[in-house]
Amino acid sequence: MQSLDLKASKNETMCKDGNYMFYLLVEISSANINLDSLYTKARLAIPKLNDKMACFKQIYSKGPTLAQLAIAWLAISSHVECAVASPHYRNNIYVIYATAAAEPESETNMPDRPSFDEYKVSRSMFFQDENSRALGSKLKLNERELLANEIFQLVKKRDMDNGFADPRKFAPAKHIFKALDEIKKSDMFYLLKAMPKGGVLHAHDTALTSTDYVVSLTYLPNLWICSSPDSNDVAFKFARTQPEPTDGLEWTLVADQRAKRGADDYDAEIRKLFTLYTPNPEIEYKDINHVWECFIGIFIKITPLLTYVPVWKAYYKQALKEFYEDGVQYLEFRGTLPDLYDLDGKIYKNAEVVEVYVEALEEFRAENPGFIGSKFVYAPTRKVDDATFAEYMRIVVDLKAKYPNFVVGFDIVSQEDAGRPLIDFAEPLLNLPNDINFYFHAGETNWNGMSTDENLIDAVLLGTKRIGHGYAILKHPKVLEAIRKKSIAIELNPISNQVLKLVDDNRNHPGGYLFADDYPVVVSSDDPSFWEATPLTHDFYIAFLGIASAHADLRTLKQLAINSLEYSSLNFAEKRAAMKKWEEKWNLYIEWVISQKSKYNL
Ligand SMILES: O=c1[nH]cnc2c1ncn2[C@@H]1O[C@H](CO)[C@@H](O)[C@H]1O
Repeated sequence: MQSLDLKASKNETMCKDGNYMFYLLVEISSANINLDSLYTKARLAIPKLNDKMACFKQIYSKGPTLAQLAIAWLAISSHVECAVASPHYRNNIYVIYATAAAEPESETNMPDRPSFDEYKVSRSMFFQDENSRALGSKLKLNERELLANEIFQLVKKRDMDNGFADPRKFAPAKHIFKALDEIKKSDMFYLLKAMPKGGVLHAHDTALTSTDYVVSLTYLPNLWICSSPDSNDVAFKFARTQPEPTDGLEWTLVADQRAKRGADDYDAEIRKLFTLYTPNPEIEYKDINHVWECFIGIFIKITPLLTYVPVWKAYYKQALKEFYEDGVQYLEFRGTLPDLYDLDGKIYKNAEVVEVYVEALEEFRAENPGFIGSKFVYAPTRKVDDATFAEYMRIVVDLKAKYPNFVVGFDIVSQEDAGRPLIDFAEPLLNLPNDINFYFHAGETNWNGMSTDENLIDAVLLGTKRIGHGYAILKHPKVLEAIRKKSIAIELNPISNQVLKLVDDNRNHPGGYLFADDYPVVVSSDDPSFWEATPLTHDFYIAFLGIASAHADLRTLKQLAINSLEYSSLNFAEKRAAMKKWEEKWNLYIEWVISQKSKYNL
């Protein structure tokens, strides 16, 4: 005989006639029916099922196992009006639909307190239910992955327990500038760095590579520098001969300055120009507008260094290399397409700039067959007038026609609170052809009910494919509903949100809720160069230890990798090929993790 075991969750709604409609999921396992225990569990699941309820009337059953179910149901349902049992979507799971008469709410009708044993049963069912909703919970790990997962769980538990005992030791709770190295030395970072993490779907053109690489670019010949006497205003330029003075200030060769000052001192100073890193970020950056001012300042300083054609190409290839070495096989990035220049005075615009990307990408792919690829979202600044925006529209249409497989869509960037909202541009955006997708930044703000968080609503109504940041999303339940229904992924950038002063301690990041209820999300890095983080591993570390639940395991990480390809702009065939390339690396990675077992005394 088979036994019935109520593992299940219950759902309950009030019907129009005031009765309750509820359903139970019932799992049939082996061995004997234990009606007593079944009855207790049913009582727990539906406190309203008490002795005053109307009698059982009817039950329908199909097939032999459902006949068993019917017998058991008799025991429970002498208190309900009507019950129907039907097979559910999974083997051995049945749903019992039932209605029960509504009870007047009165003190005498209050259900009894459960016994401690009953309480423990409800508690375990509650946890089971909650865990089954989290990001990654639908994945079933194979035997090898389960072994690897043991190592992840062990390392994670140790870090979580240490942090719980002394929060000062918990890296994800700190400012990233105080934890960069500590994270790099950790066992979890070691495991995450080697992980094939899929793709990065949110990163900006000129904030991709390591700062070391940016400093190394200043060793190239023909680079000139012009700085104000207090050295606060600095500009770079490549030129064969000395450029004309700017505002009365002379240009000097970087090589000469370096020789005069000594390379160590000079490079340390140069480095500071290209990073927000400081040991005391709380003191250095006063508020969100101030940190943004410094942040935009880096983009302004770095642009003429990178827009020299040979550097532009080399920089992008270096970015692909650093991302690939960090376990990223695909990069979908946003860019403003600044004008490029060469030593002969030629200026390269829009499509010519894209051409340099495409050449660099082809070379990189040829050298790295395991790499999936890279695509581009044209994303100029939102701080523009209508005429400039109309020009953007013409540019993106032209780029899409010329590079249909590389240019995938459109976005607008720069500080959302300080720029124009999406609604201002809705009309021209709606006139764009359908093959230009939107990947809007929206809700990168702490405000509630202002134009910036309401960008979330416009992004959804305009048909965005993904949302950049979406930091304010929890304040918009209808946006939450829409992103699930339409599979609009939220691109989370935890470190960016901390450095740019939306959140101090990433345990408070709204992504925690999105992870807990398996919303469509990906984890990205935004501008890793400017906070001296690795291309993706640091953000994965923060997301896994600081934002996801302590219960989140390898399934969560695997789901994030899968999501990053699933929600990319790769077409159907490209996605299939991409998944294959990722899976090859994933399987090797799992074996590598298992081989590290002895390191963790397992
Ligand atoms: O987090 C961000 N939100 C909005 N805009 C950004 C963010 N990070 C970088 N940029 C913008 O991207 C441009 C370079 O592609 C920069 O000008 C910067 O304003």
